[in-house]
Amino acid sequence: MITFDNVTKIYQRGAAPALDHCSLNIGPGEFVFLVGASGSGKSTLMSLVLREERASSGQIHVLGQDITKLSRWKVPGLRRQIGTVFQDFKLLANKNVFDNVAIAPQVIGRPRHTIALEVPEVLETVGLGGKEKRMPHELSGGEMQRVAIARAMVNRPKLLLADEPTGNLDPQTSVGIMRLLTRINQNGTTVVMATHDSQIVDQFRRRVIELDEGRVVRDQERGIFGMRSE
Ligand SMILES: Nc1ncnc2c1ncn2[C@@H]1O[C@H](COP(=O)(O)OP(=O)(O)OP(=O)(O)O)[C@@H](O)[C@H]1O
Repeated sequence: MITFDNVTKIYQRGAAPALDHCSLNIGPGEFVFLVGASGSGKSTLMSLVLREERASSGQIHVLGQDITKLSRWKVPGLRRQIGTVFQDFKLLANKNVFDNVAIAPQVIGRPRHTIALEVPEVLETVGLGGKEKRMPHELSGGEMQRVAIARAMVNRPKLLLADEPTGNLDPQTSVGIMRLLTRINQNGTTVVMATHDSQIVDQFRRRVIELDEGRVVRDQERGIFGMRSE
């Protein structure tokens, strides 16, 4: 699903690499927590998977394609197969819940009648049934994140990247969001989640990949957040 082979990313000449000879392999159906101090390279890794950034050296395979060689016109096709969820939700403030989710299938040209069926279905799945007409400012943080997850899910991506999805949420709401991501994963979507949330990582016990200064320093099945408490 994702393979990094000796990947280095240097943003500016002379600066320390954001990723430094990084190798990892994430298979289909896995749920992976990506942890590490601020600046360790987690967001860079995700940007490379989405081809928002290009590797300085090394090879990256995503969904069976060598994306280091992927021509520019094929990048939108790659991104359409990947759902993304961020800490700041990234909802469109002037669009209601339905329209915020409907954007994803609209972009890939799904017919309007299919969208009219699929969007309420996915909103039901994330626990927002009946809230289609609400505007983002009428939602709680947890509800906003559910809208963002619904938008990420609606095209049934094989891969979901979540960058600090619980970063702005209280612990109880975070657990609700995690249950949702777990359910999405159980339905076959590979989930990679970058997080600083030690409670969540320790509670959900999944594979943990830890980065430090751009290098993979730990890769552990059913891991915990930090090495300290081992
Ligand atoms: N667009 C950019 N231009 C230059 N340097 C960058 C850029 N993006 C990230 N960096 C640098 O690359 C390194 C890794 O940053 P990155 O954002 O990947 O870390 P992170 O682990 O996601 O951090 P955080 O947990 O704070 O989000 C840092 O030193 C950062 O300053």
